[in-house]
Amino acid sequence: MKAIQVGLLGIGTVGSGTFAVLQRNQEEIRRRAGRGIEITMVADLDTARAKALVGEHVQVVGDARAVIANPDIEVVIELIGGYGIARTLVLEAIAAGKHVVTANKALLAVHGTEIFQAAADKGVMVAFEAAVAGGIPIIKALREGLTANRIQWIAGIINGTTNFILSEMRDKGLDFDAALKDAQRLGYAEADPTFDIEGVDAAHKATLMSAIAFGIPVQFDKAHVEGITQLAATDIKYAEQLGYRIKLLGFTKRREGNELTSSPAVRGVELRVHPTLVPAKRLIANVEGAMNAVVVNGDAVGTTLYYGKGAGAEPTASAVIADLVDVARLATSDPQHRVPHLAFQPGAMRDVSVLPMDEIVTSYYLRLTVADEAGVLARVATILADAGISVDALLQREADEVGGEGSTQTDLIILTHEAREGAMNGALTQLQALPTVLAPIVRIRKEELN
Ligand SMILES: NC(=O)c1ccc[n+]([C@@H]2O[C@H](COP(=O)([O-])OP(=O)(O)OC[C@H]3O[C@@H](n4cnc5c(N)ncnc54)[C@H](O)[C@@H]3O)[C@@H](O)[C@H]2O)c1
Ligand SMILES: N[C@@H](CCO)C(=O)O
Ligand code: NA
Repeated sequence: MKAIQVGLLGIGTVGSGTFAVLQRNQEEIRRRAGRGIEITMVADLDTARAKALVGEHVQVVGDARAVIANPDIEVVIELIGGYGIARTLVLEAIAAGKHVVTANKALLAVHGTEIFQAAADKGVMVAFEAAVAGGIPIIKALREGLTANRIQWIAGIINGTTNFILSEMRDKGLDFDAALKDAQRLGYAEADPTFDIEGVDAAHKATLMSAIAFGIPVQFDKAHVEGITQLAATDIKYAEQLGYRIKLLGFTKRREGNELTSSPAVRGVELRVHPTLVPAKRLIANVEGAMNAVVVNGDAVGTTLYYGKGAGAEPTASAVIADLVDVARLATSDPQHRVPHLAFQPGAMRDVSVLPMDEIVTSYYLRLTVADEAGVLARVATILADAGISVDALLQREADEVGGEGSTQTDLIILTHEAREGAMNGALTQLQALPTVLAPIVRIRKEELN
């Protein structure tokens, strides 16, 4: 069978990794795919750099549309990134009848519904393994390996940059900015690194996993997004003393009524990214550096864990090329026989909404800086009890650890059992209003991940 011709849009970190791995392993890949896979045309704004990377046998152009217009190109790899020109080019490639492989989670989390619909109408594939957890085949696992299951929840360390920063800060005592610069130098960070540190990139990926796991449309606009910029070293330390690690988790969960919710009939999906306390004994709590890990809980299989490199040139290329092999194998197949883009047949998707944050149910870590005087603890306990929130553990750090000798402040660290976020918000407002609470209360959510 004739080699499949591929056009590459954007030869930066991931693009150059893809080109290199495809060249290096071409024979092995051909044996698997049943036909050769050749990048015959590359578009990049920096044509000189692109030419230096690919050599003289590959056509290099500055205009990506020239690739889409080439009738010999059957597959377009989009590795430009962002929601702007990438969206236009992907839609134009689909309209031209090309299959698309992309690592662009931002694009799919926001415009996935439009893009997958366009692809279905045209009978082409849009493959995106590289978009979630880079080289880890998590899309494959969710869409194919776990199809027997009702998936209950997914929790993932799905941003290498922030996990790298948290690890460097804890292990090497590096400051935030130095750790971020290293992550950028190593090619992990997004073009706009605020997407990493503010949790947006993880939310893009969690949105895609949520859609695939539950058969719902992508709903990035409803995701709760919190990054690591407000995280204090004090809380990392206290969490460790209580047997927990703090990780930036992407979390999504199916919810079908719960005695803690405001309505027993509540149905929906939780979709949230925030720093999270995870028991130190869980494998995922020990995922360090730029590594990613995703825990998936299915009703039949139980809890499963997927671990590996979620960023960087060749790990991400590994996923891009796996998609190319799928496309090469399936290009001539009846579109009805392919794995649906979001794992569920388009006509079988459910219009289930992402729940507002007030309705989520989780447990909490609270840190209150309080006046060191009689009765404070009792007042705090009463407010929590009145809100229906029960305390699981309590740690009090003496004044000398907080404010030095003679200090009149103390830190109260409280772990709660599960509560509805709306109830917790009400209790926090009351606690914050107490004259004996001397600083803004820190609240970090906690997941046991059983
Ligand atoms: N870097 C990673 O580890 C990683 C991992 C997973 C997914 N991703 C995703 O992969 C995509 C690419 O990321 P990257 O890190 O390789 O980015 P990058 O900035 O290194 O590369 C982008 C390339 O696109 C080129 N480009 C920009 N506009 C263009 C245009 N209009 N036409 C043609 N070329 C254009 C740039 O010149 C650059 O060479 C993004 O969607 C990113 O989110 C990256
Ligand atoms: N910026 C992303 C790249 C991989 O998607 C990360 O740090 O994980
Ligand atoms: Na992946």
